[in-house]
Amino acid sequence: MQEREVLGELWDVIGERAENPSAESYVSRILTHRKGVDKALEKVGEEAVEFIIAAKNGDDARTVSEGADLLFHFLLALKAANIDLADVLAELEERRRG
Ligand SMILES: N=c1c2ncn([C@@H]3O[C@H](COP(=O)(O)OP(=O)(O)OP(=O)(O)O)[C@@H](O)[C@H]3O)c2ncn1[C@@H]1O[C@H](COP(=O)(O)O)[C@@H](O)[C@H]1O
Repeated sequence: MQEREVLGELWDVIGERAENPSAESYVSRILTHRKGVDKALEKVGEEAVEFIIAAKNGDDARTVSEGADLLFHFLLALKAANIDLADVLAELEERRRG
């Protein structure tokens, strides 16, 4: 699967969980947390630190794994903050075009 498809599919699943929360869903648990958006933001912070440590240690497998955790929780934080992934991607595209 292409990178953009993976991101798009995951973003769609996060959107579905936001619309139809369920107790078994990790995404739902974060998005309906009593701390509100702060919970997703905390997770981004934690995962960013874990990613930095893995990369600094030159542990490639762990860097990939922590990178995935970071990207996933970044998407959750965007959703929790009511920001559309498309707007972030459009901003990057605008910068790329210069
Ligand atoms: N990509 C992920 C993904 N990556 C990580 N995680 C979860 O994120 C959590 C990571 O938290 P930590 O590493 O900090 O471990 P933890 O101590 O259990 O976390 P906390 O107790 O602090 O919440 C774990 O519970 C993982 O299961 C994910 N959970 C879900 N997804 C995707 O989201 C989709 C929907 O998931 P559900 O909402 O659970 O159906 C799944 O099909 C996946 O594609």
